[in-house]
Amino acid sequence: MKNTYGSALALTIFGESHGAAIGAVLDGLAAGIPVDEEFIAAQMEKRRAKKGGLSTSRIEADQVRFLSGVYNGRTTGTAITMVIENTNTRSGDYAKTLGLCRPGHADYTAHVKYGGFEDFRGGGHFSGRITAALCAAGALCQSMLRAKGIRVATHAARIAGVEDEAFALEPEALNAQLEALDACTGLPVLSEAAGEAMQQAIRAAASEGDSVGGVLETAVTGLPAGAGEPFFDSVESQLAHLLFSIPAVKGVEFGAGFAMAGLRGSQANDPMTVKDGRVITTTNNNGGINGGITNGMPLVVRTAVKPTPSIYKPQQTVDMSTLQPAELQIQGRHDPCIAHRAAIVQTAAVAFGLADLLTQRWGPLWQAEEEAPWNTD
Ligand SMILES: Cc1cc2nc3c(=O)[nH]c(=O)nc-3n(C[C@H](O)[C@H](O)[C@H](O)COP(=O)(O)O)c2cc1C
Ligand SMILES: C=C(O[C@@H]1CC(C(=O)O)=C[C@@H](OP(=O)(O)O)[C@H]1O)C(=O)O
Repeated sequence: MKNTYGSALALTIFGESHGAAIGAVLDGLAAGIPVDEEFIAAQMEKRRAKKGGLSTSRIEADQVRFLSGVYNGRTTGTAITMVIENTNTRSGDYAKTLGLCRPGHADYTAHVKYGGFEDFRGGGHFSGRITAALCAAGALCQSMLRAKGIRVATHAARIAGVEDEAFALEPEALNAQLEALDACTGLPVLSEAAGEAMQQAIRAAASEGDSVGGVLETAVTGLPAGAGEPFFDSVESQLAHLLFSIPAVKGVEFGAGFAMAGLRGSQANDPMTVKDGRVITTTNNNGGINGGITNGMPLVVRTAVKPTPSIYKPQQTVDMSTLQPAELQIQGRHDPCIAHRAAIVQTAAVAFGLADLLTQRWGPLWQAEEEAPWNTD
């Protein structure tokens, strides 16, 4: 029983894939923050399934309805409830394979934990569908951060072995890349050629009844130095907690991440210098974080997203009604790749996590103020 996360802010996620609706309750935002519904809708559109063979054929409108906490286009300071209806469910697909656990999905573990009372239709509460709610809440946080000069965006750094162009080290060039990703309505990549090759690889796997995975990389610019708490609420702890909550994320690394283990200190340390009166580093192997606290350099975090578990090749499983090995042939509608759809979910998770940390550090008033306190103190 744990569907709420956050310290200064609290985000609750609710709903099941085939229930009436899914949604989020976001609490702890100050009064008076502009709620840009157009921006939120644009972020929802990035995750939404579309025709074309790159996503599930369960097409939903994914329209966000605000039930509370917003009046005349601004936050009221009370809990914000956002609801997204489920309108295109096809539960019969799941009735056909009832009791047959999908390998790699949460069917078995949900059954063990909830003793058969879980809503198994469409993966229930374990469905990637629930990430639409996270997207809505994260988009609200993202627009709040943007108003303070903090930009967050994610690209598919790799899908099915195809690599995208790398993020730039130089902040201005990186900012331009983040802006391009924000405006991007197709596959979230920096290189068009890489995007084409990724699409081909996704379709090739799908045509064989299979799926592919990828690596998602997020960068954040404009973050002040000094956000993050020591030890348990370090920036890495907070963001890893949120990123591992996204279904199908199996790895998280910051900056040079696992590659740091193979470097010498002389290669891994980021040399420090001063530019325009500000301490900066000339490399960013630490991904903008030292001692769990932001150092003012761009924050860089990557996740490993596994290939979609529901594939159309016959698979070996267990029939929970007989407790005998059985063969599973999945019938429903599934994503041949999760990574490209989850990119905006990752942006949302990071935006919420940072909004929470900044509120812990500077109190809630920065959210609605014109001038951010970190620019004036
Ligand atoms: C945006 C998104 C879409 C997803 N689509 C599917 C899907 O179509 N079919 C599927 O089996 N899993 C899909 N998943 C992944 C499962 O929800 C996930 O693998 C499952 O809940 C088990 O969790 P775990 O992989 O973290 O262990 C999706 C995940 C996300 C984030
Ligand atoms: C509905 C979405 O994706 C779903 C994620 C999902 C899963 O197991 O995660 C399984 C499928 O659900 P269903 O069998 O009901 O079609 C996907 O379509 C969505 O992302 O909006």
